[in-house]
Amino acid sequence: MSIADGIFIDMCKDILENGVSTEGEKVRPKWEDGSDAYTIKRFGVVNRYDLSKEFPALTLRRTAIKSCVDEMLWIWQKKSNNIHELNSHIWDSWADETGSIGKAYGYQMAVKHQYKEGLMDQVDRVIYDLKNNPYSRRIMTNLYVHQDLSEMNLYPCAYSVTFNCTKEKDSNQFTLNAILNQRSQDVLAANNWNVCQYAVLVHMLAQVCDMKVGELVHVIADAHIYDRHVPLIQELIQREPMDAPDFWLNPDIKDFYEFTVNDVRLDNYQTGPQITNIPIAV
Ligand SMILES: Nc1nc(=O)c2c([nH]1)NC[C@@H]1CN(c3ccc(C(=O)N[C@@H](CCC(=O)O)C(=O)O)cc3)CN21
Ligand SMILES: O=c1ccn([C@H]2C[C@H](O)[C@@H](COP(=O)(O)O)O2)c(=O)[nH]1
Repeated sequence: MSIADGIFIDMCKDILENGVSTEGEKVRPKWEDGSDAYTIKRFGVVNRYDLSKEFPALTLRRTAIKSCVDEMLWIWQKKSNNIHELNSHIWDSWADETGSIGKAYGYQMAVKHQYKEGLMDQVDRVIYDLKNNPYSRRIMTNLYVHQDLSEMNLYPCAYSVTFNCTKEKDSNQFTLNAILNQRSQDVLAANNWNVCQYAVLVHMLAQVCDMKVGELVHVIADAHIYDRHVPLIQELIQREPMDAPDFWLNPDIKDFYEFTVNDVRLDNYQTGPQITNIPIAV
């Protein structure tokens, strides 16, 4: 059984058993029919994934690895905020008539900042430090830019990553670890989606910086199950988990900007049946 399935099942049980409902309160998101989208929420969920042990894809149902990597590269590599450069339709509801989601996600990654070492964007700053200063405790990105929030169509949810390198005893290679900070998480639609995205990112950065992969720690401030997702989650966590898939990343790629979705694959990825047409609160 995959470890990621166990973590997911425990988190869902914890939210359902110990979480609190927002029913009847003032909430922002709405369902397609205009009614309020309430949640059962749990504050302060922390999940740890040891990427050296397995790739943390859920087997209870299939995570669309190509689409989620495509979105991660859209933000981290293309540094785009336009849905016309995204191959899925997951952001359509938040885009304007030009396809822009405003000054969110990729827009912030493309902004160049003046550092002592030169003019760089946040992604290049991370790669620079991993290669030149791996013991730095200052390697992090931040998309939650208050001065631009009024021009974002949705505030960033997975808003910050802190990278930290360790060296195991008797090893001459660094291990790359990361903490993903998330302020808000739609557990059914996007929990494993976000986990797989950042697991792939850690694998990619480790490969181009000649490091091993270590832990991904996912810190979630508000982990919630939407009211219309509760029966779907209840059924999902009754399923029998399977073994984790094998993760393949094209070993020939040594430049982060050369990765494409075709350089990532999950082999032997067995899963339970897909839950189709999950309603998304907007
Ligand atoms: N309520 C809500 N939940 C989210 O997860 C979410 C938002 N809003 N707003 C912005 C983005 C868009 N995200 C989304 C939106 C839809 C899916 C979704 O429909 N997922 C399907 C598969 C999609 C595919 O195969 O391409 C799924 O089965 O999980 C996932 C993430 C994550 N974010
Ligand atoms: O990567 C993502 C992006 C969005 N979400 C979810 C979390 C919430 O359910 C909504 C955003 O609503 P807010 O009211 O702004 O919190 O989108 C996610 O889980 N992962």
